[in-house]
Amino acid sequence: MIPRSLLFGRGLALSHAFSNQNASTVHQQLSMTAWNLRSSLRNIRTLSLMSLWPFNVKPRDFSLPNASWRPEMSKAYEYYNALCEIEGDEKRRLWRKLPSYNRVLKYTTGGVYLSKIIQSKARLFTRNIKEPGAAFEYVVFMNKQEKRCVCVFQAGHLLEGPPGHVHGGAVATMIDSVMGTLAGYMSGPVMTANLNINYRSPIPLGSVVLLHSALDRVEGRKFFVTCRVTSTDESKLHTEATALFVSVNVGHLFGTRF
Ligand SMILES: CCCCCCCC/C=C\CCCCCCCC(=O)SCCNC(=O)CCNC(=O)[C@H](O)C(C)(C)COP(=O)(O)OP(=O)(O)OC[C@H]1O[C@@H](n2cnc3c(N)ncnc32)[C@H](O)[C@@H]1OP(=O)(O)O
Repeated sequence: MIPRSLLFGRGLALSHAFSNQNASTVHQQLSMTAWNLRSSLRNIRTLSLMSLWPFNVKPRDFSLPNASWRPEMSKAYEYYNALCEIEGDEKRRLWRKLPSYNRVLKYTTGGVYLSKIIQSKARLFTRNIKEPGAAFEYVVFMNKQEKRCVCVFQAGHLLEGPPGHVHGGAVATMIDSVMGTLAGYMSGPVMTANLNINYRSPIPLGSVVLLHSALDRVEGRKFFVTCRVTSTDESKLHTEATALFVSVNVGHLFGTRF
């Protein structure tokens, strides 16, 4: 059993910040929460170096092949995965398959544990449906040197908008997520400030498409990103988007600044 005081430094436990309180108490608690989060992360980082620390467990990667994947999805996965496995120096490898967790928190050190104590029922929008293949099946391959990534996306039956086709909001969700992943990978935590989408041709429900995202330019904290959604053979353009992501510190996410 890890002593509570060790995890939370001093003062309030993180989970207290999410109970119902009046406004001034909430503000006070959020400030304490940010301080405590920083302090907890420091403690967890120190503790994770100890061999007996039980919270180093790797979270589940939701972007590994499963039985719901259509042959087209598997083929595109295998194509990009092969690029990741090109022999040679790890640092010179252009492509990398990113793991995909059901909470962004899980990318941080001790994230599996943090995920249990911070809004434990919260789940990443795109990873919150249990039945494989029913909604968002996707995997992201990152090319850091070329500042771009490709996502292979299979749109399940729960994503219907117009009959037989994918809902525009589901397409926007994937575009935002993939562009956000790219900007976040290049810079650390970001939030979407602006997102523009042109829907050129509808995406059939159940089909597999590619999202090609690229970092266009960086101006201070501002990351300008583009995205194109195409058929897997790239002959058909489904959607085009541009977005602005602004880098933020962890305090921004908790309503206060460090
Ligand atoms: C080994 C693996 C590693 C993997 C790593 C990757 C992990 C990925 C994992 C999982 C993927 C999941 C990815 C999900 C992604 C989804 C992202 C979302 O959906 S975020 C939710 C929706 N967005 C909001 O709710 C924001 C709400 N807005 C705000 O919070 C603020 O307005 C914010 C942060 C955007 C900016 O606020 P300020 O106070 O920090 O900064 P100010 O000064 O206002 O703006 C900074 C600059 O940006 C411009 N700016 C701000 N908003 C703009 C706008 N809408 N249009 C144009 N310019 C704007 C400003 O003019 C300013 O520019 P000047 O520095 O003066 O040049």
